[in-house]
Amino acid sequence: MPSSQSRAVFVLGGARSGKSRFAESLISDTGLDRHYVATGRAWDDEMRERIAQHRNERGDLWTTHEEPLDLTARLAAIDGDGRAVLVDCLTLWVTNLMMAERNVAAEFAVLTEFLPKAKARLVLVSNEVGLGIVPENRMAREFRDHAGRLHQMIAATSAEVYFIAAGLPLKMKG
Ligand SMILES: Nc1nc2c(ncn2[C@@H]2O[C@H](COP(=O)(O)OP(=O)(O)OP(=O)(O)O)[C@@H](O)[C@H]2O)c(=O)[nH]1
Repeated sequence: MPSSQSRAVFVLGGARSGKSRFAESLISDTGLDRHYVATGRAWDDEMRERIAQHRNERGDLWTTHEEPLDLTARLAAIDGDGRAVLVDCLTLWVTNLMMAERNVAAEFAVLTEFLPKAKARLVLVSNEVGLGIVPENRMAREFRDHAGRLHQMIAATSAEVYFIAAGLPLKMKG
């Protein structure tokens, strides 16, 4: 295995495509100790409700970690043999990095370099946001471009890549 290759699984899809459910099933199937890293924040009542529902559906076999910004440091802290870690989702992390005016390219490089070193089984979820028309707003265009670059980096290092549409997984790599 080349040193830039990891054992990570990358799950990409649109909003409400069923990507989180698919990713959760990949983790559950490993039989390993389950960890869920949420990059999302409860910014309004609707999101609070959705988060509560997700927690309820996951049940108590999962340990939840909320990490909007320092994703790689958190993954390194959780890392270990016998663990499976789901990151949901990378696009929210990109949004949080941009809002915090972090060096997005540097953060992407740090995450990509960590993946091949991870001992835990990692499943990374992200939203495919590049299929629509070019956004009018400059920040939205920057966000779309950052997400596209990050997705290419993660896909290149991942052992398996899936695209989810209408609840159905299409295997693109591995
Ligand atoms: N802060 C926090 N966020 C969570 C938790 N559980 C889930 N989330 C967030 O909820 C988001 C996913 O929820 P949805 O917006 O309902 O799902 P979706 O990604 O649009 O839809 P699917 O493609 O069907 O998964 C993830 O990006 C998580 O960050 C949690 O326990 N805490």
